[in-house]
Amino acid sequence: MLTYPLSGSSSELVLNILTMVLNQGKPLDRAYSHNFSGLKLEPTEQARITVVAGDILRRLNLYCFIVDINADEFDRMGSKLLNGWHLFHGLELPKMQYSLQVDEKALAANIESAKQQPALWDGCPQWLDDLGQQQLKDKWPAERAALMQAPKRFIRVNELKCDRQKLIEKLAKEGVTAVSVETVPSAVEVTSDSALFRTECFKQGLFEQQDAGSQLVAAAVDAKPGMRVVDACAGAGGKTLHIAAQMQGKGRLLAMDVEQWKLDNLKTRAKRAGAHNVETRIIASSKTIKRLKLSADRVLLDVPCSGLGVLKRNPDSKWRDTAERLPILVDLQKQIIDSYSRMVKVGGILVYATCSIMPEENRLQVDRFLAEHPHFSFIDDETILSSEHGFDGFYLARMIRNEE
Ligand SMILES: C[S@@+](CC[C@H](N)C(=O)[O-])C[C@H]1O[C@@H](n2cnc3c(N)ncnc32)[C@H](O)[C@@H]1O
Repeated sequence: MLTYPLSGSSSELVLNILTMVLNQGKPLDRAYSHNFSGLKLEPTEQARITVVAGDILRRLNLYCFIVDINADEFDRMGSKLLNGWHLFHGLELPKMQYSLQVDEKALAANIESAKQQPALWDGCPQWLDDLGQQQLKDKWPAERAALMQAPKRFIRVNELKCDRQKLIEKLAKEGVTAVSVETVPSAVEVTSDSALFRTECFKQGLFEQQDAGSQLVAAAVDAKPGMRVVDACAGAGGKTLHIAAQMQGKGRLLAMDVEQWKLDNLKTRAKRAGAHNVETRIIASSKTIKRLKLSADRVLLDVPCSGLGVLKRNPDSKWRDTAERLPILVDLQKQIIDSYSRMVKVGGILVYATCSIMPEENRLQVDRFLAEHPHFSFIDDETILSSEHGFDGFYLARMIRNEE
């Protein structure tokens, strides 16, 4: 957390970012890029702003409670919340030009009351607490507490161009401090606030920003050089590029999605990474999938999901209509696995993955699929919990096709 208060101008930026997210419904990453673009901020100051905005979003209901405001009046009352945030963390008040003051006695009493309400203390809305308890049972309290922590900064070494130790040494020469992650062979944790994307290492494609948990998912695909691999929900290619490195540039890696702009982004990233065996293809209709029937050694389905495993990084999802969208997402996941599994050849492996930790989107979805598709059998699965690894939360399951 901070050791001294935000400046007046940084406070204004935090308020603008949070107003965009909470009152205009913009995703947090877009609110950051909109507010930071064109500004010549020091990387450390930018990091301080993201620390404050991220922490407020991770525990929004707590901070609203202690200063007695509603989240939907943030655009008018945000300065009061930001003052309350500073007092809560034992900091002096920031010097904002116009700001609403906090009654410090009432604040202290509200903090004592909040300490008696564990879900509120962990910044967890009621719907999420109910869902977590129902789905994760005794694992939920620790997970709820882990999900309000700030995310660590992880990158993945691009093994097409570099090895992990060399990358750490090269980053050090550019003023970036980083350490290997013991349990994930490709992962590096960045421990300084440096502007990673301005480094020569990034421009040369020596690494990609990718959570260590996400790296475990791509590693489970276990793609080998020369294979035919399909990444059917590839997005902008976080996992595609990791799979390309496993394949050492040999074989065919088809990255598909329903959004062309994401695939365009992926192409740019693949070029920088030197991943020359990646081909992109838009999914225009079910025919795109049918044409690839029984063709792939590996199919990765990193399906659209609630994102409830990655709330540290995307805390805005807590304050959106995620609960209402959940049944729609579960149905889409069912459609995708039922249809896209056709691409796996006999003896090939299907990897189903989400960035959710809720069994409804994970093991229950897989069990249903296996019951209805007896020509696949279960190999293994893993739920990566933030409370156990410190990474973002993910789920992955591996299944093998035994016959047509
Ligand atoms: C969890 S994200 C994928 C993230 C990506 N694999 C990565 O590692 O960066 C899910 C992706 O599924 C895509 N998607 C949504 N509906 C789809 C569908 N019916 N078929 C294929 N992809 C779909 C979304 O556009 C999104 O990019």
